[in-house]
Amino acid sequence: MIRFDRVSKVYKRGARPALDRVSLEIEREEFVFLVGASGSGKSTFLRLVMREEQATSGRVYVAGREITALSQWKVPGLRRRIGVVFQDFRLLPGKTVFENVAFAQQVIGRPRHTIARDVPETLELVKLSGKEKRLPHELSGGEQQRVAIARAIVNRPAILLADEPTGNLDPSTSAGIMQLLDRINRTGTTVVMATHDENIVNQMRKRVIQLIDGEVVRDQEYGTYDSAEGLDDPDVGGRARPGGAGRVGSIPAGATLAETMEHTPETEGGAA
Ligand SMILES: Nc1ncnc2c1ncn2[C@@H]1O[C@H](COP(=O)(O)OP(=O)(O)OP(=O)(O)O)[C@@H](O)[C@H]1O
Repeated sequence: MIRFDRVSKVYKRGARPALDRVSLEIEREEFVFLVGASGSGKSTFLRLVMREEQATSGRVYVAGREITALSQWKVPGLRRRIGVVFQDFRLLPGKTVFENVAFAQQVIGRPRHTIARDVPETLELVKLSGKEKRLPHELSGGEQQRVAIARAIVNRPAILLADEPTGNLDPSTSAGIMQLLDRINRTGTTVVMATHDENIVNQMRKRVIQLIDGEVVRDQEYGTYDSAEGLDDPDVGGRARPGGAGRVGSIPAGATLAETMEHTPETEGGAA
């Protein structure tokens, strides 16, 4: 679904590459965490997938197409296959919940009857039914992120990219968002999430790709992440995929999110 073939990105001539000869493949329907410290290249990776930035060298393939060579007029077609969620939600403040989600369909010319069907269905999926008429400032942070997720998936993209989607949320609200992303992944959407939140990564037990200074230093199935780990750690630098680590704490490898987050409330209270 996504393939990087020796991809480098240099923003300014002479500067250290933001991504340095990255080669990897993400299969259809995978859920992948992209982890690493601030500045390690996570957002750059996501921007290259969206063709918001172009690679300096190497090739990027998305949904079977080499997008490094894609003409500019074909970029909107690529973007329709990709939903994106950000840390700061990026909702339109003057539009209601319904209108924010509907807008994603209007801009690509979906007919009114399709919008009338898809928006309520998607709001139901993200558990926001009944809040259609609220404005973003009348919602909690977790609810605003749910609207942003609804907007990202309403056109049924093949890929969902999430850049620190829980960065502004407390742990229990974050757990609800992770449950939602997991559910979306299980319906067949490939999910790539950039984060430096090791608790979330370690609870989810998904594939983990770790970047340090633009280089992939670890790619591990059912992986874990220790943000304090440095390059001197003998474990870093290994290519543990496939296979992967066994356990973290008391969570068994392969436990479902429902098992690991059994007591997490689905939605948090506190909406204005
Ligand atoms: N538009 C830009 N122009 C110049 N340099 C950039 C630009 N965007 C990113 N960089 C640089 O590229 C490197 C990687 O940045 P990137 O934003 O991809 O990292 P990140 O892992 O997403 O970090 P964060 O977690 O802070 O968002 C950094 O050194 C950053 O300063």
